[in-house]
Amino acid sequence: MIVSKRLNVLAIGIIVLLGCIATSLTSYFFAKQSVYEHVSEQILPLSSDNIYSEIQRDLLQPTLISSLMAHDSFVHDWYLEGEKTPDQMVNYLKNIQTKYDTITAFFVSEQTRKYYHSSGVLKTVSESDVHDAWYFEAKSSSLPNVINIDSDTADAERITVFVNYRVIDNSGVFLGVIGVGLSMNLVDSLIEYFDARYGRNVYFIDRSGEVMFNGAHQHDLSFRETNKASFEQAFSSMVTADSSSVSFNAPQGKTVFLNSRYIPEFNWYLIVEQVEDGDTEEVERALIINLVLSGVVSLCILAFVHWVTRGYSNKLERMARYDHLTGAVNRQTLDVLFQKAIGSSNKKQEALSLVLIDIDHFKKVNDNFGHQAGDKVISGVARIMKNLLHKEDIICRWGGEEFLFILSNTDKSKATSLIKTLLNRIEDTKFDVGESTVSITISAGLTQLNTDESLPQAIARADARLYQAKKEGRNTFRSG
Ligand SMILES: Nc1nc2c(ncn2[C@@H]2O[C@H](COP(=O)(O)OP(=O)(O)OP(=O)(O)O)[C@@H](O)[C@H]2O)c(=O)[nH]1
Repeated sequence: MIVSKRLNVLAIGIIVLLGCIATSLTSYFFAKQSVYEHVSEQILPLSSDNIYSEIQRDLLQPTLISSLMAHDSFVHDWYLEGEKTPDQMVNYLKNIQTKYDTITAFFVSEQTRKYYHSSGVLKTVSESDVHDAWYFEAKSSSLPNVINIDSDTADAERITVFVNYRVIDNSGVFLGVIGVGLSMNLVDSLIEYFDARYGRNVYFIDRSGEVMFNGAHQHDLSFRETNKASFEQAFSSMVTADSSSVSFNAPQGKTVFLNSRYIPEFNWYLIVEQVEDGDTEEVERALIINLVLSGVVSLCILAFVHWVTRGYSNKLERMARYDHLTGAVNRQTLDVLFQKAIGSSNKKQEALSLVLIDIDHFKKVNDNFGHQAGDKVISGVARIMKNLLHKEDIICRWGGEEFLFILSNTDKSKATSLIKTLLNRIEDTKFDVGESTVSITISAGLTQLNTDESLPQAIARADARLYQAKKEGRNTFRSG
């Protein structure tokens, strides 16, 4: 009984604990998911937007300068006069470079194919030289200008963004390509900033997926190298759109988030990459706190359930053992208590007496004063009995208005004097039954138990004596 009660409490505890763990884990996964969504749908695209708008801002001024140069009458006149004074063009380019603080200024003439630069005439461009492909691309372009990112002809180490502006005369004849070059410094400082501040890698890849620019300091992209296959697979899904976000699981339990944005001016993809390692630290901390709280809450619930069930089961046990009206034990319990009492009296070799008591003419009390008044009298009688008997003695409510005593360490003479006292007390008591009082008497039959005698045998003898007492006038007792 106790074991199954404990098992029930334990089962409730386990169910509550499992419920709490399930709730904690669910909220953990949702929180983690929302962190991931936040990274891939907001943070990375925002970084990408910042960099792209920086690129556009950076390109605006050089494009304007190149446009001015392409429409400058000096350039047109100088060209039409047959490029007689190369120094004039070199000086013009030098002035532009100084005035606008660009890193290069150039003009390539269509008629001579000469490459004029602020530092002099560098070379003659040729269709067969791959390094000069940009010129022919600009020449055949339908747009006024083409942006090209390349190493500088004047400084091969330096990555430069060239604004190649087509020079067209008034009658629409193509005269050559003019423009300025700018460094990727600002974009580079953004790449540095995102790396230092957020640990994000920012780099550019071309349409084939090859890394074209990853900052002046050539950021460490070894993680990309070691997970090449995954990156390539991610890239293949990214190039289908101008802008997209993907993520994949890399070894060591890391998640890689990638955002790509096509930069039409460069014909490159800008990639913002973040490897998750610690992003969800707070979520994980929250999970641990949740789990600890779940454990504490489960323990509290366990203790509460245990306390409540113990209270109820004690109450139920009491109800099963004791008579509600009088507080005396009931018939079912008597048997067990009797076995204990007789075992103890045999062991100690002490006398044990049994008394049967019945209230005289009790029916009249009910008839005259009502059933509730009868109840009050019965409980009043029981109270008097309890006050008179010892703690070790057993009082059992044997029937409606019948009681049975088992008096430990009590022989017939001691029992006789006790019953006499009881008879007198009952007779002298006026039981309060609301507006009036009731006086009653009781009759009793008592017997001393023989060793190894059964309860029914002893009861039968006491009952016979009670019957005799009733028959012989009531308010008395008989023993035998
Ligand atoms: N109020 C109340 N009455 C009870 C209860 N149990 C039994 N009785 C009543 O007690 C009365 C017992 O009546 P009887 O057995 O005829 O005997 P009596 O009137 O006491 O007369 P004698 O025993 O012959 O002296 C019956 O009327 C029962 O209804 C109880 O719990 N409460």
